[in-house]
Amino acid sequence: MEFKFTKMHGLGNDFIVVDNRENNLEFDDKDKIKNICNRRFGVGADGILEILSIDDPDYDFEIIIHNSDGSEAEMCGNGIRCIAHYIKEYNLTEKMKLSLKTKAGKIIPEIMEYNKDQKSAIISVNLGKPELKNENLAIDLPEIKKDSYILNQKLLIDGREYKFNMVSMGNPHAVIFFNEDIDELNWKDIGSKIEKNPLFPEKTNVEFATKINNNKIKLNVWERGAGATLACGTGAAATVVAASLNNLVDRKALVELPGGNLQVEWNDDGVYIKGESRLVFNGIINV
Ligand SMILES: N[C@@H](CCC[C@H](N)C(=O)O)C(=O)O
Repeated sequence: MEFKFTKMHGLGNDFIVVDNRENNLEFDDKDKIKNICNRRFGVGADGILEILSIDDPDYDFEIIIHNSDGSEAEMCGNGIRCIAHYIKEYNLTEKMKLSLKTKAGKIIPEIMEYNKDQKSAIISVNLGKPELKNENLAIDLPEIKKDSYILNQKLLIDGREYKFNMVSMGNPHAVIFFNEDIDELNWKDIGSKIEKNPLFPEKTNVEFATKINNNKIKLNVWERGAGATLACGTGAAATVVAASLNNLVDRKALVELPGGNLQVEWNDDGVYIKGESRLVFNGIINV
């Protein structure tokens, strides 16, 4: 198949955005997705985002999210920021606040700033309310009731015990807090082992976080289906939720990721992330 795409990123978390409203391109072949996302043999990206039309007055568009390993994700915070920027850039609608259907439900991004010349935008996204249930966890701990928080559960990897906090932002996150410098940890190796641990039958994203102060967290993310990325929107949101429930930070905090900073605020409406998205280039690929 041959198709047009736009390469975009949110703090270095990069995506191939495809307007699939009319083309009916099929992204159901995992190997094809892996090849397109491969950084040497393909375009290179953490994932592919499809924009689809939807016949429902509640939504403007439907979004399908593919990880670079070919798996499908329910949600992607930075991806949604890129999608909102793309929709503005190519005038798919006049609206500055959008209603998008994802596998995780309705997501509402808002274009706060837009600079066509710089190919840049600041997008805020309400990711909805976090879920702190244990439905995705393959354990039945007597001390945890079905609807209770999954905070500070224990996991043993290579002889070291890790306390993780399970937070769903539509997709699963195991958030771990450290006192030491997270860059000094062998976090990519630990992350890939936790991602595939049988405790998480649907696999999980893994957050390595450390508190800088009451309003700032440093974060590295090992993403399910994509590996180490430069930023993760839902990961940053899940981390602020877990950190504030553990009384580490306030509900409004800056998350410092390898690719840049994301502002996160958890209020009664849901968890908001706000940061820059960039359009990098347009291309045509033949796969
Ligand atoms: N980078 C994303 C999350 C993408 C999906 C994730 N890998 C998963 O499988 O859940 C973000 O910005 O949220």
